Amino acid sequence: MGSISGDSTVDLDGQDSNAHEEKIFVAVRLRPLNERELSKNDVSEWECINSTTILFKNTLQERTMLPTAYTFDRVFRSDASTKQVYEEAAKKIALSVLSGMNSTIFAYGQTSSGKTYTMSGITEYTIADIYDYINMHREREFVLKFSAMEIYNESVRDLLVLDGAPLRLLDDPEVIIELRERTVVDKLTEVTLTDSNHLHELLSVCEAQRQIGETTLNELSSRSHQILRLTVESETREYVGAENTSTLTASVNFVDLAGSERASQTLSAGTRLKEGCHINRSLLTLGTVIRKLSPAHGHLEQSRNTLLFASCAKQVSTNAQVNVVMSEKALVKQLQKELARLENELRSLSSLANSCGSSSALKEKELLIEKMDKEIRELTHQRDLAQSRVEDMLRSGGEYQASKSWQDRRSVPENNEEQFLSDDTLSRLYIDKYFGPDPCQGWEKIAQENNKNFEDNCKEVQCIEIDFTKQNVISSAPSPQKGDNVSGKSPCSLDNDAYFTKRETISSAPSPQKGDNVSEQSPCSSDNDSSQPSVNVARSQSCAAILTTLMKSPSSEEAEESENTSQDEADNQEKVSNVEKVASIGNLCREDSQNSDSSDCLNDEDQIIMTFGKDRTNKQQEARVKEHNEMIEIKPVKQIECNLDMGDEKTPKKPEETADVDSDKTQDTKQSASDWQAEFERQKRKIIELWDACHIPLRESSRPGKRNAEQANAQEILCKGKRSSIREVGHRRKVETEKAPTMPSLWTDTTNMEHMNESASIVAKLVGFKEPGRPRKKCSVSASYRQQQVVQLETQFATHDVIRFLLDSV
Ligand SMILES: Nc1ncnc2c1ncn2[C@@H]1O[C@H](COP(=O)(O)OP(=O)(O)OP(=O)(O)O)[C@@H](O)[C@H]1O
Repeated sequence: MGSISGDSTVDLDGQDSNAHEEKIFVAVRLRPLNERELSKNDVSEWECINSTTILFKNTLQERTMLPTAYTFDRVFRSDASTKQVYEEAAKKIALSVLSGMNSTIFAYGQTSSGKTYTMSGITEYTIADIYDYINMHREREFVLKFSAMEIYNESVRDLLVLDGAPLRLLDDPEVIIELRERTVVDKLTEVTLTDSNHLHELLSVCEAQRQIGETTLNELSSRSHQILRLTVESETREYVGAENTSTLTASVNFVDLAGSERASQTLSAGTRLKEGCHINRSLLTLGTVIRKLSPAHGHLEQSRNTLLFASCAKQVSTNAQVNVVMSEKALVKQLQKELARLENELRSLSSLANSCGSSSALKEKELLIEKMDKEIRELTHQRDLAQSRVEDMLRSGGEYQASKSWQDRRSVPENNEEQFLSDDTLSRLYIDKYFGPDPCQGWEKIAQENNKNFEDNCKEVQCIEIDFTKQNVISSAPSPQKGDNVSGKSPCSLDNDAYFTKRETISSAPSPQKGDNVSEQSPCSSDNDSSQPSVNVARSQSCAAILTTLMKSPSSEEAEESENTSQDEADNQEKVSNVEKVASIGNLCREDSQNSDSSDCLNDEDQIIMTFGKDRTNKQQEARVKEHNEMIEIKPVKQIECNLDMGDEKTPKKPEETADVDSDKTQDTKQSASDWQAEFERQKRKIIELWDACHIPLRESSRPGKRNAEQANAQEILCKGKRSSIREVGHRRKVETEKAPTMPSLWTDTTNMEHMNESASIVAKLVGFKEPGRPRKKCSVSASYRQQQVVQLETQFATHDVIRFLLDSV
């Protein structure tokens, strides 16, 4: 017989504070020989030599290797009563149920060894003792429940139900938790006992219900394993219904195993044999379990097997705990506490998971940030590169735009250039369109480009017609047509001597149409119109007419054909000589230099046409024009020079009168040569004044006008550039020569020609201008520096031209 239980105290938390490991209590009881055995003169081979040891007598002198003495927790001789067995081996364990500890008392042994006999006695004593305990502990309220089942042929049956169907074994975790049992027999009847008698009645039912069969060894052999369960619930009566009260709940199981048997011994067959098989199989399994749980053999052999089983069971350790069943309120509280604990664990797990997740996310973000940083660096690099390109483009674009803007205004197709030179209307439109209403700007631009070819230009007969105007009359005033001038209305076209002596008055008043201009409008009248407040500057109509007309002049062609080469060369030399002379002394060819009216006209500031240069013959003039045209073809605009025609526009002459007039003019020109110098000086002063009046930046004076902000700004920049350039040049010269005089004031008095000439000379020297009739002086500064300064100064076209003009006139 074995029992499993434990002693402990109980706390409300359901935790057995005194739970401890213990072994299965194993006791051995010897049954006395029954009548049948006594009849056969069987003898007992076992002898309890003390309360714990049983000895194999081995009267048969069997040679066996099995041990001869067994020691258990308790051994009972055959004369020991069931009461003694109960008291000494089972009571303590059985009554542990009262203290809330589960316990099981089971009997293991061969058939007819007295298991049922003993277990029945122990159950009765236990019940009795329990009720005695209940009766002794009135302070507590006890509830006893009883259930009974058997395992017959591997089927579970409810012994409290008549002819009940086999029951199922449940291992549902929820049910297990709810019932606090490891294995639940489904629908097993559990009867709450009212008293001990009630239990006894039930025990009677169970005995009646149990499968009992007759065998050769036992008339009332139990053919099943019987399990009687008595559950005891108890709580202190005083706290019944209270929140924190608890209930002790425990069960004590009384297991009467079917006895192992040998079929040869029991001579069983049929059902008994089958039952025996199931019994042996189950017991074998139990034995295996015991052996597994422990580190641990007819009649003799079976007894040995039982002892061996017991020995093994003896070594099985158990850990009994008190089962505490709390009240609902206490259970709720405990469950709440448990829930809080689980929630904390869940939060911990969530936090850990989040931590892991956060770590992963952080890593991803770091990678993303790193990638973005790389992209930013690349984009920054690209941006800087693009910015640099944009700046370069802007710089070049600004230059391009400036030049393009200027070119757009300035550039005219070459054929247009010819038209410009030959078509007065186009020329005016050209000036108006490309030079703008501000004559300074247009003139400055022309001069700027002209400066680039300054040296060459000095040798060329250049023509520019300047129309100073404040009212932009030119642009609006219809101009004589090209054909009119070519056809003979231009005095220049017919004037062999005064190649550039054609002076044509351009009035701000509506100009007559071709023919009219020549035949009806008197330049003098226009020139004398002092009411005209404007000073018009425009490309010379006459000059353009001359250039184009001469190329097509039949007279010139005939003259060219009639001259031989030598004569041409001579004429050319003479031409060059004349040009140089003109360039050097600034002779003014004036169509009507002898005409006092023209002088009067020259005094008029309204319109002035200036002409430099002089040819004396048609051939020379023609060659000159040809040369000039070639020059213009190459540098059509750049070579435009100031051609100041001081003469008045006479009333247009008829073609037939032209030859005579030309002849007279030539003679007159020769005769008035002596007066040129004086006239030139006067005109020069006038021009200077006009420049100054037109705010051509001879000096830093302001002139009210209609310049827009852009023009004013440009003008200011140019003036600053001029000052800085002059200062820079002066400074460099001073540094390099250490002998440079103090820079005098320049361009401060436009009425003082001596001062103006001096200013021009100084600036010319500074920038290395070629003086008339001399090769360009070599500067003491480096070529690059000089070039730089020249370029800077040359951008100051107005000053540039003044210098050139003055130098040319010196
Ligand atoms: N200690 C004992 N003193 C007097 N008689 C006993 C004792 N033990 C058993 N007996 C008697 O022995 C016979 C068999 O007993 P029991 O039925 O209890 O054996 P068993 O182990 O349960 O057998 P089975 O396994 O076949 O059910 C019964 O008649 C019983 O009265």
